[in-house]
Amino acid sequence: MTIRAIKLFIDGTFPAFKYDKITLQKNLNFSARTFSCNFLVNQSCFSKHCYNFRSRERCYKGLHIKRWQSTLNNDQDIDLTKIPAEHIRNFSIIAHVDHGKSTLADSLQLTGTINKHHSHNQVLDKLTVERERGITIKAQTCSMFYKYNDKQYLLNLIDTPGHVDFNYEVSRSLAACQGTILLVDAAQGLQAQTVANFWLAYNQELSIIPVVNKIDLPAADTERVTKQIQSTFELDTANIALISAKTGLNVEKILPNVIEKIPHPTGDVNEPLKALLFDSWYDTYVGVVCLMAIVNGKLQKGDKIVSAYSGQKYEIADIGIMHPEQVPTGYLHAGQVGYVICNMKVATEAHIGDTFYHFKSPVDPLPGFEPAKPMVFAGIFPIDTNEFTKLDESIAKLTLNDASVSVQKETSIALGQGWRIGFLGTLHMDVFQQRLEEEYDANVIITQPTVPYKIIYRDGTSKLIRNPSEFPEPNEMSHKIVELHEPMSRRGEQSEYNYLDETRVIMRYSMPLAEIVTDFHDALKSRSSGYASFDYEDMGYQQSDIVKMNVLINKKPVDALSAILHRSQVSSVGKEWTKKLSEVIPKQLYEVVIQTAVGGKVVARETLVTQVI
Ligand SMILES: Nc1nc2c(ncn2[C@@H]2O[C@H](COP(=O)(O)OP(=O)(O)OP(=O)(O)O)[C@@H](O)[C@H]2O)c(=O)[nH]1
Repeated sequence: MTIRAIKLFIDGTFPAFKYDKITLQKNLNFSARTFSCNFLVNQSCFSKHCYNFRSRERCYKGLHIKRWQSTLNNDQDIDLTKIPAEHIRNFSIIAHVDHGKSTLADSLQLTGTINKHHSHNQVLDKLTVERERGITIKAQTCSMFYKYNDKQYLLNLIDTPGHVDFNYEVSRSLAACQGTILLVDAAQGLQAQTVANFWLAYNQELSIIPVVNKIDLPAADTERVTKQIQSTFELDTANIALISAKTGLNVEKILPNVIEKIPHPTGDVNEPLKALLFDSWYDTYVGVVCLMAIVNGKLQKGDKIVSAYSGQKYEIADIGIMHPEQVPTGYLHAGQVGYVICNMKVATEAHIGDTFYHFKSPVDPLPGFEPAKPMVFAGIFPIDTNEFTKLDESIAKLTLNDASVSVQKETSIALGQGWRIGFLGTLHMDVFQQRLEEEYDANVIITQPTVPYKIIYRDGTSKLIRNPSEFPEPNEMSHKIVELHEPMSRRGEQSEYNYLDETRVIMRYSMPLAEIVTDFHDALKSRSSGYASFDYEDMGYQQSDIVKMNVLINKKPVDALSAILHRSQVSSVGKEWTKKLSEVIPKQLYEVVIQTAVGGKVVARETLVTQVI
């Protein structure tokens, strides 16, 4: 791509900078406290790179445009064939949420492009929601060119998602790497996801480089945290990098470490093509963009490829590297990582972890693939039923970009027409709701989330139910059904205590997933004054005594309020719900009876007495 002009616009109107002569627009007078800046490259807007700056100074300094200018300038020189596999490193950063992955990724990207630590606006976190919530949801990758000992290296950094709901995506991103940086906050020390992510990387036999971040914080205790890393993971901490990703302190030590300690990819360019799809997103103009790691062989524009999972055939329309924007190269060779655009129309065709091979040259798929498995289901209904069509379109647009969401239409007697949507976890659900409300201006009611339960029938068949309305009626139970099972999370039957040091303990429990999707996280945080963190993993289904609890208003069940519960919880939850409803339902001119019941048996009752006028 030849760069003719890059412009930075502030609030969509003022050309503040120009590429050829970086000029500063003076006398700008803004009353707003935030500015939105758009980058225009060759007159087209890189909408993904609109920034909200909190201070005018940051716009003025032109830090971002300098960075993009320098990155884009290099594009003309890219010739991947000149970089042998020995000079490639594919690595990621793993950490507990908020320990600074994205900040470090940005910092490294600067090192790898202009060798200066100018700015730390998180360019790898692209979605607005991600930036607002400060979390990385989709893994993003970025290729950097870096000179070390007079040799040119291609360093592919894969930024992994940081929340427990996205563990599978983390594991597939790690499958595209040979090594990883294990980043730990110097004040917080090891947290649940530090440990969980370490094991994901360890089990994939990656080289793990521990790094202590946030050493600029007054509460930083690098000695204690280094000891924790050494004793818990048995990693060599003799020359551990102690950094501040935010200020840039010691960040320059990291890339040389990556080159020295992480092995280069070992794929064979002469073998048949084997490519791992580890991330994807939807682009309105070109359809689905996939990120792939080429394990063996080479992939070129015009090639025909096949998905090992679906058998679907595609033709490569564009291929290149993320630098950090898409830069076409026309090919990718074994060991390289980059973007691939083929004729994939919807995000659900891109299965994370899928293997691709050349048409008529099938290979064994790479291990570890699992189709996306939503584990938390909730009903979504428009508050105003006239908004159904608009909401339908908004949900369709949002799911275009998120293959892990499952959507089914649902009708509720109480709430009308809506959707039953499956998410990877509760954070995933919160983000989806936030995006619907903020990006699509939707007003929705979300029902109590539920996990998928399994019904085992007498004839040996089974069925997963994701909605309380599908729960069998009491008369069906004895004839047809033998057992009810619920999904469990966490490994191990009994709790495990393992002291990391005098102040920190790891506890492991096996518990029903349904417990986690309610207020587990909030309760854990509040009871531990914010100190405890948690992570979970699926451990399959287990038989359980579960029942459906109905809410009845004047003896009529309100379908949207039904819930599936363990029998032992029915009494307490039933009482709690009737009480809550009696507080929120306005008094009427007639008596209102609120009941919770299992089958024909009433569990709790509240009566709203007639309003006296
Ligand atoms: N003081 C200090 N703050 C830092 C440092 N590195 C990151 N932070 C701050 O820590 C917070 C979290 O940083 P992120 O980079 O978003 O963390 P993350 O691990 O990418 O989080 P997820 O995207 O949610 O996975 C932000 O407010 C950063 O500014 C550091 O070295 N020092």
